[in-house]
Amino acid sequence: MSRMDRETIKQALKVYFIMGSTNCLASDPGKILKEAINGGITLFQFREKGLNALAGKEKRSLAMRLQSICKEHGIPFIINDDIELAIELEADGVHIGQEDEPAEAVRAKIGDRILGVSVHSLEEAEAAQRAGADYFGIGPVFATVTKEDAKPERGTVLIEMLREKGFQVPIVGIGGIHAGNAASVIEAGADGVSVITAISTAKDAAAAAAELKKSVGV
Ligand SMILES: Cc1ncc(COP(=O)(O)OP(=O)(O)O)c(N)n1
Ligand SMILES: Cc1nc(C(=O)O)sc1CCOP(=O)(O)O
Ligand SMILES: [Mg+2]
Repeated sequence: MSRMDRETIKQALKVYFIMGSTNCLASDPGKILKEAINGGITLFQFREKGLNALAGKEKRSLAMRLQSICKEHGIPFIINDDIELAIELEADGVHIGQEDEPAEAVRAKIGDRILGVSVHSLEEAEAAQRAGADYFGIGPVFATVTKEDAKPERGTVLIEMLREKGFQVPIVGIGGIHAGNAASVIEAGADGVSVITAISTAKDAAAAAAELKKSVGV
């Protein structure tokens, strides 16, 4: 596997769906993922986190099921936080934050797989770029209740600042994003939007994904 080029990553970030079993209310994660793919998502992150999150064999088994759905439809499969699982399953990439394993160490472990890093400041963006991040996740752009330890809503200031300073690293906005506000995140300079609730709890996940796609101009 060779390192994915920036333009391919930018295209993949357009409608980036994140989900774990705890985001699915009473519905089956596999069913939601299939619907989201039918609606046009471009990238998927398995994020098994929060109260009642699966662990061990159950987590691995759900990851494998969702990865197989992604493979069938040509959607890259990213794993949140769990680098060992990502390597074991030969996932397409990992996403880490500032409280996770350092980005340099993760890059050394995963080789050419996609590395996404959450950044909240210019300094964090510079460090993540040096460590070889393939994209930055920046949020929360809007208020969110999905991530228990989310920072306060930040708007699009950092996205704008990084673009003004000439950063070319692909950027995805995250936090409280839906079809009604996604365009403002792209206008600020992001390449795509990342969502959990807007798709995972929608009555019609396919329609929600399709609306997001329209909002980001795909
Ligand atoms: C695309 C994307 N952006 C940001 C995050 C958040 O990562 P992190 O800060 O490590 O928080 P957790 O998701 O691990 O709770 C993300 N997962 N994806
Ligand atoms: C996983 C995550 N990371 C965030 C960050 O700010 O880094 S906000 C967030 C939750 C996004 O969920 P929703 O689309 O339901 O708001
Ligand atoms: Mg993390």
